[in-house]
Amino acid sequence: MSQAAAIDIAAVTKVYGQTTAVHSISLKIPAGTYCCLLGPSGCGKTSTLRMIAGHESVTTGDILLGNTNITDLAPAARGTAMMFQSYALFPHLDLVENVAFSLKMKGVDKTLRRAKAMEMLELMQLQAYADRRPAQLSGGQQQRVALARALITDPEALLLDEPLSALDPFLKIRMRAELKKLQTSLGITFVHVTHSQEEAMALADLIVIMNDGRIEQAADPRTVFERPATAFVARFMGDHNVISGRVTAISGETAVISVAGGADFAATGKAEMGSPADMAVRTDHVRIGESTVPGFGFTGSVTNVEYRGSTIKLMLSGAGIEDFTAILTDTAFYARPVKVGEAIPVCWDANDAIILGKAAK
Ligand SMILES: Nc1ncnc2c1ncn2[C@@H]1O[C@H](COP(=O)(O)OP(=O)(O)OP(=O)(O)O)[C@@H](O)[C@H]1O
Repeated sequence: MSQAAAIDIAAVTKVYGQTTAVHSISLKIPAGTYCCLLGPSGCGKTSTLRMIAGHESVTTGDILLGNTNITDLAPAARGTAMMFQSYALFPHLDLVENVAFSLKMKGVDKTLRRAKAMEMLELMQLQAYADRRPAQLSGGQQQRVALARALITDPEALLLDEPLSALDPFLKIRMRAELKKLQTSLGITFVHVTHSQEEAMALADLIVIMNDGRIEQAADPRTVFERPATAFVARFMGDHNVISGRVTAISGETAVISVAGGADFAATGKAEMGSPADMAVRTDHVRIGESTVPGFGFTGSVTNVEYRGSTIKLMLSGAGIEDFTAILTDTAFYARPVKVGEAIPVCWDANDAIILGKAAK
């Protein structure tokens, strides 16, 4: 097996005709990291992955794998391997031949390449299916063949383009756990493209959130969840209320953000007097029914109540905020049930209100 290698993306831009898909991004992925590139459709995550793989040229900038500049190397010469969303298996070849394919292309002797393919099929617990064709396998098994085929070249980094998207919801969760186990046991660097926040949170050591060809935040899942860097990240991850206003006072690390036609709220972080600013309040840290401290709550009108089993989602409006979400435990909600149309105080602790940074442009 190969050693893991770090990936260094240095000021990489990708232009297709009139479209700049990736705007001078820089990112260091340490060796042995499970990295997820996360973002909405069209944000540039697949282009970034394909540039690392060598399936797409880099317009400007450099990509390093370990100490080697791989920017202009052919895909097979890079030390990376790619697993495609559709698995791209050959329907007319059996599993051994599918898995051994890249070794055949490299001119590896038949006995040796079949032995190596069997070893990879064993790693994926598919040895019993060695002489089947892809169509005779389930979706999860096909995915494991695709993984075996990518790993047979002993890559230093495995690149996965939406590897779970073809699977049904149950299989998706099972294969997710298998991917994580595989990465941990191989110890190589994984870069996995996904548009699912949940998938990225479950798998990644490093989540890279992209928007419009730029990186909004690159951090571990807990930091992304607790300290979203920008309003885009807070909204995209979906666990925060984003309140927009203007900075009207600053005292030390705390600023007052005044919502147009609404209330004043206090939040911690970097602020510039007089400028527009966004702040975030975690939806699951909001409390209801307690008297509010000015700056850390408001009286809102309940616009929707959604039962979710262990939690209840309340939507409220008030103090110049249109859509404010409170996720309450069922215990907290049923201790004081509320109905649509009711006006109730909502509040949060001072350390749950953070000022969000501006997106890089
Ligand atoms: N071959 C191409 N030619 C022209 N434009 C392209 C090409 N590939 C991608 N783009 C454009 O580049 C931008 C980024 O695309 P990319 O596929 O990298 O995004 P993505 O985040 O992976 O999206 P998705 O989740 O939908 O796959 C988009 O605006 C897309 O339309």
